[in-house]
Amino acid sequence: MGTLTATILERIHGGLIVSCQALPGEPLHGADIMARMAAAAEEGGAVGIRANGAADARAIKQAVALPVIGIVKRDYPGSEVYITPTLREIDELLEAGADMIAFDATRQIRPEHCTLEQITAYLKQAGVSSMADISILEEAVYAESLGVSCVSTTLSGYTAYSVKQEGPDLELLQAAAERLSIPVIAEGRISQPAEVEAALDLGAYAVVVGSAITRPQLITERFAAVTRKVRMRNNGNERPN
Ligand SMILES: CC(=O)N[C@H](C=O)[C@@H](O)[C@H](O)[C@H](O)COP(=O)(O)O
Repeated sequence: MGTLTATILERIHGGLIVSCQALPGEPLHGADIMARMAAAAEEGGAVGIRANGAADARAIKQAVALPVIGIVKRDYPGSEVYITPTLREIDELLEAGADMIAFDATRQIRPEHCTLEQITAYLKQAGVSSMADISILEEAVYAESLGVSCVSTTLSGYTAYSVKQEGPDLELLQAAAERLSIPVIAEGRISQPAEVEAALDLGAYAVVVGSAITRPQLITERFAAVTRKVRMRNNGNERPN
């Protein structure tokens, strides 16, 4: 492991990484807004930021002193892989100065005939730290064998063959943490502080939280759903005079 990777891993160890992402069409989309979101996360005690797109990664790098884990989400026709799918997205993130690059490390078909092995070799050659986003244990084991810096449970529930559940996949996290020698990050559907604690207790090296902190439209929905439920309950209880 290079000293750069060791330093980044040391900085995020045991801490909270906040994923600051708003896609085109989301109310908070825009690099300037994501940079402010990242500054707020830093103020709140985050140890790292996960960001989507070169423009956001660049703006966030300027706004905070934290390591930035960059991804580029890009849809290619006919491919299920959308998180940093090809070498092109890696180049964009390298240019933006991302400290670590995360990518889909599943064995699904990638666009442009690109392979997972090419992606990991390219990252290694570039000397940049890497985070393999996995959905099942086998993918974590294979990613480790390809020499990635760490793995993250990001894609559990988002591939056709992984378990679908409402909360985080703590089982996968624990199994991967027990099996692998590299750091395993907990990511995906963590929405309560107690789940952060559970993940760390089960061996998570660090924990990524996104939507529950940085997607206010989804946070609002959770509260608004309660008001609808109560309204329905009260209406149901109303007796005709
Ligand atoms: C599956 C996928 O595309 N995950 C993306 C990966 O970067 C993001 O949309 C998530 O927000 C991130 O993983 C954090 O997860 P959550 O928002 O559930 O805390």
